[in-house]
Amino acid sequence: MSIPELDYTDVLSQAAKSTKKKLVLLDYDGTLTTTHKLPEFAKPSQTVLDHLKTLASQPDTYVYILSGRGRHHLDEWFASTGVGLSAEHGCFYKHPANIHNKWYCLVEQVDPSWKETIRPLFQHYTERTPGSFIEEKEINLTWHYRNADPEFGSWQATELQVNLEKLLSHMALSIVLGNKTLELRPSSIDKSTAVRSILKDLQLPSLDFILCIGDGKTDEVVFSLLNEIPHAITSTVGKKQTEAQYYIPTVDKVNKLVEDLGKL
Ligand SMILES: O=P(O)(O)OC[C@H]1O[C@H](O[C@H]2O[C@H](CO)[C@@H](O)[C@H](O)[C@H]2O)[C@H](O)[C@@H](O)[C@@H]1O
Repeated sequence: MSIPELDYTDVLSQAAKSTKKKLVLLDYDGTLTTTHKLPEFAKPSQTVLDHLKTLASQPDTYVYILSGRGRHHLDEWFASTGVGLSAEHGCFYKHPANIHNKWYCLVEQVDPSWKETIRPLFQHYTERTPGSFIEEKEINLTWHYRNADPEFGSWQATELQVNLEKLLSHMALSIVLGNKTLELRPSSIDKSTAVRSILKDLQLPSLDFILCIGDGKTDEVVFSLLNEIPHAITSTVGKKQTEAQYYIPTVDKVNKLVEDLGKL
């Protein structure tokens, strides 16, 4: 089923009418920035940072970046903006700087020993797939194959997934198939876990404007959660099969909306 394009005028008018708190939840890669060959190349531009900072400094406005990236990475890039952050697909979150500059960990039992079992398998596939590499985060482990031969990379990812499924039958881990990545994270956590905590901490009844934009599979659980809230607006980036109510055609248009919301 095709979904309509997000009507900016309508979003801006709903935000302008808000008399309570406004919540803006934004994915990072593929939403505020286009895709790059390596994760560190996708650094936000000063313009993107300025727009986020301006929006986050509006009264009663709470802006969060919900990312699969590690928290140290997000801290380094977004500290100047004051926005709230969620790292590693919901494993960690922190509120905007003007509330409480402290990270919360939502993974109850972090037993890092699983990485010792999985790492050799990731290394094996890295060695036989030229251009691929492993990104090791505090909790999650990601195998990147964007820079491998496209056909061979996808084939290897499928094979790795099959081998992981056999290994994971007795482990509380889930495979996340991302944008040219295969990632392992604790099964009990996804981005909606962090959003539930944020909604609880901000007190959902005191919010009368909620906007969530994301482009990937890991954002879909957040759309499903927020679609239960009557006034929440959910949008993916680019036309695709999605739980979101709307789509925004491009990353540039997402950034323009962030800029315009900051001017209200
Ligand atoms: O939840 P997100 O903010 O969308 O983060 C998802 C993953 O983003 C990064 O990988 C993706 O972007 C890279 C840079 O453009 C690209 O090279 C890679 O192929 C993409 O999958 C990040 O490196 C991962 O840790 C995140 O999980």
